[in-house]
Amino acid sequence: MPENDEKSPYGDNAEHVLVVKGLRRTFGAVRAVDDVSFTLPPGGSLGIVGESGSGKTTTARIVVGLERADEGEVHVRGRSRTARGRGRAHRLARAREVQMVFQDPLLSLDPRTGVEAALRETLRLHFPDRDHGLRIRELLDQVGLGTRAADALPRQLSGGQRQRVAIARALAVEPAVLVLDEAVAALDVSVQAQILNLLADIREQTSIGYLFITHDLGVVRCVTDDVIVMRHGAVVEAGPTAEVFAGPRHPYTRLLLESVPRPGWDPERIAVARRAL
Ligand SMILES: Nc1ncnc2c1ncn2[C@@H]1O[C@H](COP(=O)(O)OP(=O)(O)OP(=O)(O)O)[C@@H](O)[C@H]1O
Repeated sequence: MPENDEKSPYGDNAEHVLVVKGLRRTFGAVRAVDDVSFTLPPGGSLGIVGESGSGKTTTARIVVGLERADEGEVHVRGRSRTARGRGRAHRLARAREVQMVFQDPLLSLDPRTGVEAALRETLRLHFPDRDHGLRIRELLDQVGLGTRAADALPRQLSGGQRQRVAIARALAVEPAVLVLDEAVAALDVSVQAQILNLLADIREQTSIGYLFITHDLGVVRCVTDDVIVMRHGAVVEAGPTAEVFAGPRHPYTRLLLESVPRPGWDPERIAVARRAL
């Protein structure tokens, strides 16, 4: 473990894989993230919902380490991620803790690198001494990609297959937390369902915690245990997904739920209903 990491106030055997406390981030006059706190147990799944600009992505980027917080703490497996890293080993160790899957895997996958080669590259970087052949087969199997896909370049794969590759690459480093930022938003509904089922299977097999960033309440209902609702950077409601959906307490949550057409939200209806808030 990196020696310059502070000990977490939550202890070594932290009950949660992820603890986020009091995050704040402003961009000029915009309070993108305003005192956001939440926890994620091992194998748990937390949805962060809110309309565009509510601060979901900035929160996720802070958790991953792509964005810095002005204030607040992020702890993974009981260790602080707030301390700035010294050196390559520290950066790699931090990267292994939290992995992110984006909406468009074409942007995160190297267009010139085949599936197997991409996985091998990641494994070599993080686990130089291991047998990569065996692990690559395991990973392809885990995400339901056949050996035929192993040599394919990203553009030769379907959107769903590409997302499977992105998930396999994230799993390769054995993260504690997987952040999925609108990870199924660009897929057809039937392919969305396949990927969500795959993620549910992986969650059953591992203790990875999921952080689902999405504007799609249908996705949240399907794949999360808990949900937080964000508005203007702040958390307006939080709780078990089933309870929040069955009996939303905050008017904004009620509004969002009432505005749900299938399968996502209708921004126009939200805008009309917001004016009534
Ligand atoms: N790098 C940045 N510079 C300036 N403003 C930013 C930056 N990143 C985010 N913001 C602003 O912070 C607020 C929150 O943005 P954020 O992307 O986190 O929201 P979001 O809920 O993820 O929205 P979306 O669903 O559209 O991605 C917005 O007002 C956005 O314009």
